[in-house]
Amino acid sequence: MINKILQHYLNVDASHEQYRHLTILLASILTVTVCMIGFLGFNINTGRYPILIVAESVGVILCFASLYSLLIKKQVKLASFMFLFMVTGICFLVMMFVGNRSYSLALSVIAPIFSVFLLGFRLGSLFSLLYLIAFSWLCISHIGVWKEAAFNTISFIQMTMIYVIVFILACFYEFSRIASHRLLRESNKKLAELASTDALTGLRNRRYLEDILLNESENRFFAMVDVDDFKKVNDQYGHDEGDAVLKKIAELMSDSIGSSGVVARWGGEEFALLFSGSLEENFEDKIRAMQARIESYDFKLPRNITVSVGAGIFHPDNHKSSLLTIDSALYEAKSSGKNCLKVSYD
Ligand SMILES: Nc1nc2c(ncn2[C@@H]2O[C@H](COP(=O)(O)OP(=O)(O)OP(=O)(O)O)[C@@H](O)[C@H]2O)c(=O)[nH]1
Repeated sequence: MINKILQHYLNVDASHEQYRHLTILLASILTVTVCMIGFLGFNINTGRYPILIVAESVGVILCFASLYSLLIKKQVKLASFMFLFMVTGICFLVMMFVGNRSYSLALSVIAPIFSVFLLGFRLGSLFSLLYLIAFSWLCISHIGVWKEAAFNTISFIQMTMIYVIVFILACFYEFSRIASHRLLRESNKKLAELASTDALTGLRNRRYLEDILLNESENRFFAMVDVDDFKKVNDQYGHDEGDAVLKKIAELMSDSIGSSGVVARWGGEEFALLFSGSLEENFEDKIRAMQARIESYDFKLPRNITVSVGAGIFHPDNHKSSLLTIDSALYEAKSSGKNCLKVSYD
């Protein structure tokens, strides 16, 4: 219900940064409003403390005023302050006029919990400290004046009410803590996904592939793919067209390689393929099929798009020199007319 009210009036859902504060505030106002109406009814019925009838009437009005400033005026701070002053103020008045009869002094425990929850750590602690000073003054000035407290039905109702309020706040705190953790986990997952994905092509990026290579323990077949004369595509048909070509090439490469390995964008118009199977497999045929697929694809441009590929074995214990060897194979493919595959088995 709290979620629905927040969504309806404040357009706030679980991902909002103030969600936790708002749920606690709204739940507290609603709970205290019901308690306050109950106490007002009780005091009107018994007629014992006319001053409390006035204070609780003011309290009920302030509860509605807090609700109004929160949901209609959308003034969260004002609602928090108004509500906190009202709750702790009424509790203080009750302690003042009822004294230690009916275990009323236990109402003081509400102050630190509400103040820290509603005003935050710093302001809440300050408010709580001032409240403690006022409470201490009240108690010390009545030592020897207040008589012993009898435990009766009213005491029991009062203690139960305090217990329920503290319990509800503790539950809200725990629920919202779990919700915040869930949101944090989800956003960390999204961030990790973004950090390892190339924004243009949607392929894995170089960082992702480098991580795999660094943790690799076996020799793997690795290939570097470079789009031929890509600068001309950009120069002749524009950068947007160039981007579209890169995206399509990424798609064709992923389709061709499938589950045989990882396709990543290495940077610019360069891609990389890390094959996962054993070195006995015929990866060269797979790469040639991929090249043929790209060459025959209709990019709707007046020129053909082709890719050159340099490939070789990636040795995990010789990381840098493996990549240099594969890069040299790519260079050889480029210098021997492009649109071909050169493999170095060094
Ligand atoms: N549209 C587009 N162009 C890019 C992107 N990244 C790099 N480029 C361009 O890719 C081109 C690469 O040019 P070169 O390194 O000269 O290579 P090339 O023209 O493909 O020539 P060869 O490699 O010898 O075949 C440059 O014009 C870059 O601006 C990108 O994300 N989008």
